[in-house]
Amino acid sequence: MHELLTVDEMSRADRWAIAQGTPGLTLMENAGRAVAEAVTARFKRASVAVLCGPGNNGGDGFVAARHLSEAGWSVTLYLLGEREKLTGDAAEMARRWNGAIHPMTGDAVRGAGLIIDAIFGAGLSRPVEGVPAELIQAAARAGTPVVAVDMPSGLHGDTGEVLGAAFKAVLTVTFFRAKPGHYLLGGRRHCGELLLRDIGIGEEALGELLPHTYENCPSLWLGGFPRPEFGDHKYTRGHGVVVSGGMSTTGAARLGARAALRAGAGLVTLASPSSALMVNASQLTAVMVRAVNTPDELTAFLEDKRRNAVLIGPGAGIGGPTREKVLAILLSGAAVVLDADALTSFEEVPRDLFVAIEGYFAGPAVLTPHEGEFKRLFKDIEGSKLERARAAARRAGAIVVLKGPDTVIAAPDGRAAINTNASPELATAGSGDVLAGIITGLLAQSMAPFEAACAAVWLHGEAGRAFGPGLIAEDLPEMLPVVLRDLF
Ligand SMILES: NC(=O)C1=CN([C@@H]2O[C@H](COP(=O)(O)OP(=O)(O)OC[C@H]3O[C@@H](n4cnc5c(N)ncnc54)[C@H](O)[C@@H]3O)[C@@H](O)[C@H]2O)[C@@H](O)CC1
Ligand SMILES: [K+]
Repeated sequence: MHELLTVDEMSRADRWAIAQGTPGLTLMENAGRAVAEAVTARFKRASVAVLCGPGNNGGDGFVAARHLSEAGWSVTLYLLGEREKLTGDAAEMARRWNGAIHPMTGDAVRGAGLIIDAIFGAGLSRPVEGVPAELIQAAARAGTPVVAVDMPSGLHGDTGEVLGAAFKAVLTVTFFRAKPGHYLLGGRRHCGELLLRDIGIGEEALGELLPHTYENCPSLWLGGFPRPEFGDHKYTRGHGVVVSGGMSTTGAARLGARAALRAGAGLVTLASPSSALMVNASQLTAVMVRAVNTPDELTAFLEDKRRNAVLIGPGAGIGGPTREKVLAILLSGAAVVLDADALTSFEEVPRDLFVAIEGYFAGPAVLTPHEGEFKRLFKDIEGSKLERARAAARRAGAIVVLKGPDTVIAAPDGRAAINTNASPELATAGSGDVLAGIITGLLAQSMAPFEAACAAVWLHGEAGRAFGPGLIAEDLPEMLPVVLRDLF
């Protein structure tokens, strides 16, 4: 499992390892050596400027400097602040460094072929300014490659937010587990390649910390991923329903329906207004189409409990009729995916939606807003993308998929995953409709909703990557067989 640790959890993991008998000095030695090894493995020998801060991140820097120097590299070390103020393990590692310790000034990186950034890591507590900020600018201007120890200085480990200024690293070496800030968008832009290195903290530390943030990887959900078994028939694989918009806005629902079928639902029916029946029918083959006009007709249609997962929103239209259909679906007990117009329709009355989701008869609900839709529904929720998705999931009592290049999937119980495999090609019209359809297809197969949402986001990302340039939304469902074949 790819757990992500907050800054606080990571420092508890360090303390746990120390309490279990691994000295802090050993952890620091391992961390610094891992950085030096990563550098020698990836870069041609160059003159290195090692920038050390006043805390333990700087301590790692002293160790890396020693190992690089022993390997024959030309190393110049700069310290922010006074050597006498170093304490604990960092002070000891400074004693073990035989070279000179230069005061860190604005021209510390001039002429360097490579920079090791060990100024601030997990202990960053305020915006970066003064000499470190000047060096961040100087490195960017000169285009000198930067290797960051743990986090690029200036980046917050929990939020991926840049405080003041931050190095743009080509490589970041972090320890034990990655942090949310490495993967949230701001952070990802600054980390470059991310290397995870073991420094001697036992996996059992996780049993103490019980982290609940993850990188979205198959290990998180593969165990619950539905696979057809011998003896299955189409009804045992679930029946997805996608609510179509009117005559001129039917394409989005068809994309969702196709994706739900490709994701493995046994049957998928498009619930279409009569006026759009011909348009839909003429373009569908494996997906079925039925005339369903009003909220009451939708209720009647969903009385057949085999129709167990419903998608509404793509092309649905904004307003009262869509709201009423959403409420009808929630009363039916089917699992529901609410996307696009189904979310915006509740802009003025979000409480009505959340109350209905919490309703006695309601099945699991997955909300798939992009940033704009999110703001309409959760106006007052602020913080990092991770914090916002989590808060929204708790408020709505639903799985929230907050979409973007760093899509976050959050559950009301606090679990959250950050997705890391999205390709920029996914930013294309209809891509979100396909994602909502994949979730629907997995829910129809009774996959648990958090896992279904995570799996769908990952499959969607892989499908985009597998297709590559020139991608349009129609290609995504057709890539699913390739992606699924690789997965199994
Ligand atoms: N035992 C441990 O805790 C281990 C820690 N390790 C390293 O230690 C790091 C965390 O060490 P620390 O908790 O000492 O924190 P840092 O070394 O990241 O930074 C803390 C120091 O920086 C100062 N500071 C923070 N933000 C500042 C700003 N914007 N401007 C000026 N000064 C600022 C603080 O006052 C403090 O002196 C990790 O990132 C990792 O690199 C590793 O050595 C592994 C073992
Ligand atoms: K750093």
